Amino acid sequence: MSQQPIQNFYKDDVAICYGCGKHNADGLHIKTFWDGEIGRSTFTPRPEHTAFPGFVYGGLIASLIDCHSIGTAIAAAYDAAGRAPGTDPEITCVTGNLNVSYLKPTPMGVELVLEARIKEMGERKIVVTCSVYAQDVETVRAETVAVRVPSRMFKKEAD
Ligand SMILES: CCCCCCCCCC(=O)SCCNC(=O)CCNC(=O)[C@H](O)C(C)(C)COP(=O)(O)OP(=O)(O)OC[C@H]1O[C@@H](n2cnc3c(N)ncnc32)[C@H](O)[C@@H]1OP(=O)(O)O
Repeated sequence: MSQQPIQNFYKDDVAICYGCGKHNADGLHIKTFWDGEIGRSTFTPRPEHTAFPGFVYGGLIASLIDCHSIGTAIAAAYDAAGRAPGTDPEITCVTGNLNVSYLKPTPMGVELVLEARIKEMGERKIVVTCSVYAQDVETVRAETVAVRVPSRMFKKEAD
């Protein structure tokens, strides 16, 4: 298991994503730990993340899956290239498609565990599956298409 989340290696000038940017003070600060096979993340929803009494808002869960799956894709792509995360040339991805199945209501008040795996590693397209567990019960399952893009896409001056 990597000691540092992949998000620590995102360049400072672009690390402002609401979901996973370390420089977004109001963000969720989602962290992805990649062990070469599985990307793992944990998150404990706060009271404002409620959908209906006692259960987590699905949009929040989609956000967790989104950034964790993109983080898993980026970490796995560095691995596939035989390079350490954060080395140049930088590997960056955006979400092309996010498909979420809510299998059961997800309870508030417990830590959620996310496990993501690479289903397909292409030159540009990386397909990631992700399950969300609450107290060992899988409540949500998703598939994300991450698309590799040039890192200049994240910088305003590239417009
Ligand atoms: C280091 C910093 C990292 C920060 C991480 C932040 C994570 C945040 C996660 C997000 O929320 S990102 C924000 C939400 N996403 C976007 O705003 C993306 C908007 N869409 C686009 O910019 C373009 O449509 C996109 C880059 C996704 C694709 O455009 P391209 O013209 O580059 O794609 P192209 O047609 O060349 O297709 C490349 C591959 O991706 C596949 N693909 C492209 N768009 C797809 C799509 N929408 N759904 C499924 N697959 C898609 C396509 O089939 C193809 O697969 P193959 O290589 O296998 O042939």
